[in-house]
Amino acid sequence: MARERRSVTYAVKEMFYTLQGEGARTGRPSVFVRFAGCNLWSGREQDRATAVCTFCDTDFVGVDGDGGGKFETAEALAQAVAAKWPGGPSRYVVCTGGEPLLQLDSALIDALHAEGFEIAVETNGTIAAPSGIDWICVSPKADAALAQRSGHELKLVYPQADALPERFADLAFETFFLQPMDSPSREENTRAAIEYCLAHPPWRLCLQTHKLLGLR
Ligand SMILES: C[S@@+](CC[C@H](N)C(=O)[O-])C[C@H]1O[C@@H](n2cnc3c(N)ncnc32)[C@H](O)[C@@H]1O
Ligand SMILES: Nc1nc2[nH]cc(C(=O)O)c2c(=O)[nH]1
Ligand code: SF4
Ligand SMILES: [Mg+2]
Repeated sequence: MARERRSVTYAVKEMFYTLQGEGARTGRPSVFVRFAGCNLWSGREQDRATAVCTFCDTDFVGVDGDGGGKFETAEALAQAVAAKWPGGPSRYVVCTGGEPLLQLDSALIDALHAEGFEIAVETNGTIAAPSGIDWICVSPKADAALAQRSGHELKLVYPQADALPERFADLAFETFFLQPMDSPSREENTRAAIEYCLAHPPWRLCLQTHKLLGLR
């Protein structure tokens, strides 16, 4: 008897085409896939204060966003990503969330590559990345152990009381960014990040340019 294939359902909050707003690849045309769910916060406001990650700027609950839904196969999700691309080369997909590494598996990596996409991930670093991802951005959270300790860019939201940049400076990343925490104190946080970078190269400032420009 043929072995039954495990059915994987990918839960996607939303999917959209825009410019990467953050990090070393700022400005790059990208399809964003925002996976539903995170291991560091339920996404419910009433749980925020007691969550491991308390400053999240994103709604990742459910699959009801623009372009969101449940996808029964990796191929179906990869086709939906491809349908967002305007045509032409340099196909690029950014998997984010929520926490994308709860769902991004080798079947989906293969299916996205088969559609011609270079694959980036925005992760909190608590889950080791599967092989085959082309661009890894880790954004560590103060109270969460770091499993993914290498990659292309490390992007620390700043300031976090128990996550001083020094704690991460020796990890194996190509570029180290401080991203000012978006909150009512964003301006103050930005000034503090500038001061830190000026005093501690190689740390660099990373702004959330999509917010400044009114992009998604
Ligand atoms: C919403 S998270 C999703 C990916 C993953 N869960 C993570 O935390 O990296 C995307 C990026 O936004 C950053 N971020 C979340 N809330 C933020 C805030 N209030 N200010 C600045 N950056 C924030 C995260 O640190 C991460 O780099
Ligand atoms: N334009 C744009 N750039 C981004 N870079 C990282 C994002 C994220 O939420 O992971 C994001 C996002 O939501 N929009
Ligand atoms: S780990 Fe990422 S998605 Fe999860 S709550 Fe924190 S910033 Fe939001
Ligand atoms: Mg965002």
